[in-house]
Amino acid sequence: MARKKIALIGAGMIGGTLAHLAAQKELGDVVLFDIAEGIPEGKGLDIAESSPIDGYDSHLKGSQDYKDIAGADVCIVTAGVARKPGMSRDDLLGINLKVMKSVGEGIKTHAPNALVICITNPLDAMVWALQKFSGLPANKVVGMAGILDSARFRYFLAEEFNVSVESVTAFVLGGHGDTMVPLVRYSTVAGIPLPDLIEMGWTTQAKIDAIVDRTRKGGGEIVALLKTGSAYYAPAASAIQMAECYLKDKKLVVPCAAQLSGQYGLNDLYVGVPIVLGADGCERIVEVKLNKDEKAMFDSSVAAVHELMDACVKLDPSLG
Ligand SMILES: NC(=O)c1ccc[n+]([C@@H]2O[C@H](COP(=O)([O-])OP(=O)(O)OC[C@H]3O[C@@H](n4cnc5c(N)ncnc54)[C@H](O)[C@@H]3O)[C@@H](O)[C@H]2O)c1
Ligand SMILES: O=C(O)C[C@H](O)C(=O)O
Repeated sequence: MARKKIALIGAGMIGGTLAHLAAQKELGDVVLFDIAEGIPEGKGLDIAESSPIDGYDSHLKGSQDYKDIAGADVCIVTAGVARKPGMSRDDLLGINLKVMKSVGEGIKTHAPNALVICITNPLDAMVWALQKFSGLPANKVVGMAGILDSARFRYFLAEEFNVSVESVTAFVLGGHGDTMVPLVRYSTVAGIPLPDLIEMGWTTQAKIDAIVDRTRKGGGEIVALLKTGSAYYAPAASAIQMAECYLKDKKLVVPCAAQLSGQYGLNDLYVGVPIVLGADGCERIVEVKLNKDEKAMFDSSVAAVHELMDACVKLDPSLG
């Protein structure tokens, strides 16, 4: 069986990390596409030169020509700009919307059968625009954010309880901004929900509230530390989990930005919800039962996403 093909649109900090992980895991051959000359070629060659040491077979190619992504099974999009300290993700909208237009056209022409995983921020509005610009079916265009936000939540909880990260499950829903909704009731240690762990004296409500707040601001915490850009190791690991899940038809239930068509009473919008991710892409959207407070938080997160979509339509009326 021929190897699968993974196209990485954007070969910056996340793109390079994605290429390394995809090659190491032998998910397939990798094409790094970027408008910056030399960067995708250099990163591809550097990673390929590590393959004899680590023992993996994957062909890596750098390119400035969309023809090289032809027939890709998966396209992971990080093209655009990242924020720096003092900026919000929303400040990236103007520049990155134009980038999504050219990327959407490139994918539509050369890789129309791929699963497209968008990472570029502001995530929910960018994946929504990318789906429209590419014209690919909505089940084949998904956004990565919820796995990352949930991983941050899980990591902070594992630290608090001094248990393995593998024993902690957590779900973060909503838009990928400060209004995201870490679901405390649905987050567990070995199946025991956090409210029960508070009752058992393992932690306090105040500590969980602080962890929820830190999770919401997790991206900004890394930006403030790095100063030159934003997180890339955990974002890349999250997108690789999605790509692997699709290629192996694993049907993991993971939070991703997916297009809603009636679920949660919403239509024609992308927002973070649990989905079943398998060989058909987004195979099912899971409608979690939310209580009054959770619903209010979800609604305010959705309102923030709608505002960004309106801003996109103002900039590019073809999206209206
Ligand atoms: N969804 C998430 O959870 C999440 C997490 C981290 C970062 N991000 C976002 O991902 C994006 C990429 O982050 P990064 O750290 O890799 O940034 P980066 O600046 O290191 O890389 C971006 C790359 O995109 C390239 N690029 C710009 N315009 C392009 C175009 N038209 N076509 C092809 N390539 C183009 C640049 O040359 C650059 O190499 C940012 O928007 C960032 O905010 C999202
Ligand atoms: O915070 C950012 O700007 C990047 C990304 O969205 C993140 O959450 O790490």
